[in-house]
This record gives sequence, C-alpha cells and structure tokens, in this order.
Amino acid sequence: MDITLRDIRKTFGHTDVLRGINLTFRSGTVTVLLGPSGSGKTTLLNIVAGLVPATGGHVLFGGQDVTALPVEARHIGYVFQSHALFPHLTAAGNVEFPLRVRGVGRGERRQRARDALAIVEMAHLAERDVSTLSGGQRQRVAIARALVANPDVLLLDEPLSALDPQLRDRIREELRALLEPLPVPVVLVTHDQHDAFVLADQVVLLHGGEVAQLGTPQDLYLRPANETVARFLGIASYLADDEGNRRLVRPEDLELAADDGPCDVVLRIERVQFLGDRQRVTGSTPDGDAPIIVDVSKAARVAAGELARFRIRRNGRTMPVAAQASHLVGPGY
Ligand SMILES: Nc1ncnc2c1ncn2[C@@H]1O[C@H](COP(=O)(O)OP(=O)(O)OP(=O)(O)O)[C@@H](O)[C@H]1O
Repeated sequence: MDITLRDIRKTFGHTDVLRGINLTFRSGTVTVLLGPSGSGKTTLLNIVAGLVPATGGHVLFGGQDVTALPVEARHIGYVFQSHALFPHLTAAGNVEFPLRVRGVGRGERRQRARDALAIVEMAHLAERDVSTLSGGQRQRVAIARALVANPDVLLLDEPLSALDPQLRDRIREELRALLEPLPVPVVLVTHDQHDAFVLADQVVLLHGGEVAQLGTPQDLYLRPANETVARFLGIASYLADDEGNRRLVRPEDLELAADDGPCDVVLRIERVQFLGDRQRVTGSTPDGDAPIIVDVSKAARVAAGELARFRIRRNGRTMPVAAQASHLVGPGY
C-alpha cells in the first residue's frame, strides 16, 4: 500500500512550517526525510503517523483518506529517537506490548513477537531484559516492536542519533539490510547526509517548508536542483565557465595538473588541512569571490601562499547550477 500526501500544510502559531507538501511513499521503498534543524521533518513524520494534525491537505493510505483518523486508528509502526523501550521488560515483552494493547491472546502474542524478533535477528536474545542490551540491539528490538502488528507503514525518527559515531556507521549498514526487504513504505527522518546516502531509495530534502528536491541520493549529490541543495549535501564550490555559468565543483572533481600539462584552473592556496587519507586545499581564483575547495592526495606537495594548477578530473563532473530554488523535482517521482 502506498502512502500519498496531498498539499500538506502545517502552521504553528504564525509560522508556516510546511507549505504544501506533495509526496508518495511507495511500498518496499525507503524514503529519507532530510533537512536542516527546524525544517519540519519530524512534523511531517508525525502528520503521517496521526500524532500531529495537519493544518491543511490530505494523507492517504492506499486509496483511503486517513487525514481525520487519530494515530490509534492508523496502522503504523513508529521507531522513536530514544527507542522508548520499557527497561523492566524483556525484549520479547517489549515486542509483545502493542499486541497486548490490542487484546491479542498470549500464545499468538508470543509467536508473533518471536517472528518479529527473528526478522531483526534477535530471537536468541528474546528473554533478555532490554536494559542489558547494547544500543544496536535495543534499536532492533524497537524495530521488531514497530513491525509486530503488521503496520501499513514503518516510520523512524532519527533512529541512529543515540549511537556513537563508530557504532553508528556499522548500525547504519545493518539498518539498511533490515529495511530493504520490508514490504511496506519506510519513512525515516535524519539530518545526517550519510544516513541519507546509505539508507535511502529516495531522499526528500526539506527546506523552508517545501520540498527543495526529491530524488535518489545520486540525483541530489550529482545533480542538485540549486545551491541550497548542493551546499546541504557535501562540500560545494563554484567555478565560472566560459559562458559565464556558475558550475558546481565537488572537492573530488579537481586534481593537481602535471607541471608541463594542461590546466583548467589556477588557485592561490589559502589553507591546507591534513585529513589523514587526503589533504583538503582551500584556494581562490584571481577573479573568484568564493573559495574553491579541492581534495588532493596525502602526499601532494601543497602549501599555503603558493599557486597550484588543477585539472578537472576526466570522470569529474561539473555542472551549471541554479542559485535560486526552482521547484525541480527528481525524475520519475
Ligand atoms: N508543538 C509545537 N509547537 C510549536 N512549534 C513547533 C511544535 N513542534 C514543532 N514546532 C516548530 O516547527 C518547526 C519544525 O520542527 P520539527 O521538529 O518538525 O523540525 P525538524 O526538521 O524535525 O528539526 P530537528 O532536526 O531539529 O528535529 C520548528 O521551528 C519547531 O520549533
């Protein structure tokens, strides 16, 4: 069952947080809502859930308009940022809880909780108190609990934010493997572009209460709709081309030119940062008003104050990019 949002608007006081959102979340597709703090990601998720009423517009689950239905009348699975597990219950006890609320009998509850825990590969820890589980294991229990009642949609609010950076990298991969085969629409909120790159089939970048761009992670990184999108995902510099267009350049799109070879741009180096696996050079063109950021190898000889010659990599792609938000919406959606 697909979920459709039609012209969803939300106003808090005098602030328009969402200004007419039109989206479809498809079954078997992971959609990541990405955007800066305060862009309305959680509000939109909660409108899908029925936890927050929309000021205007419609939410459809399949063909059914559920806009007026409260959360308990919608079939949703929700994984909260904090996971919100009951610490005094076992993993199985937590997963059974939504079924208990619905009055499902004990035997069936146990079986379904065991099945849901098996999906997240936690069946062997079913009888452990959740207070004794690791952060990643708790997250799996939270997902099993969200899935146990066969929801029409799985919603996750910043599911990785409670984890430390190293664990976060590993759990992100695991989460992708868990979410990929689910036969429902999955909608996940994050402000972290790495989460979006790894987890998303489609990314919705929210900005200023609107969809700034919708597309695959590749669409947003390689073909950003405008400078706002380009700057939000990764490092973006701009070069003027012969026709006077501003062209987007990512740090990996330029390389040092051979001394006697052709070159596309000369930079006066202002700063060199050692990043371990590479060096990040910040420099300026003679007529450029904004700095250009380029990554070079860790062994390259680059120093502040010097001039350096760069080429656009053969497979590097620069592209003209619009300064202003136009309502560019990715292909196929
Ligand atoms: N109940 C509320 N009452 C008033 N304002 C609210 C309420 N909930 C959210 N807001 C405001 O709406 C805007 C969007 O909030 P929301 O939590 O949806 O953003 P977000 O993109 O999820 O941000 P973050 O990444 O910081 O969680 C913010 O300016 C917030 O202050």
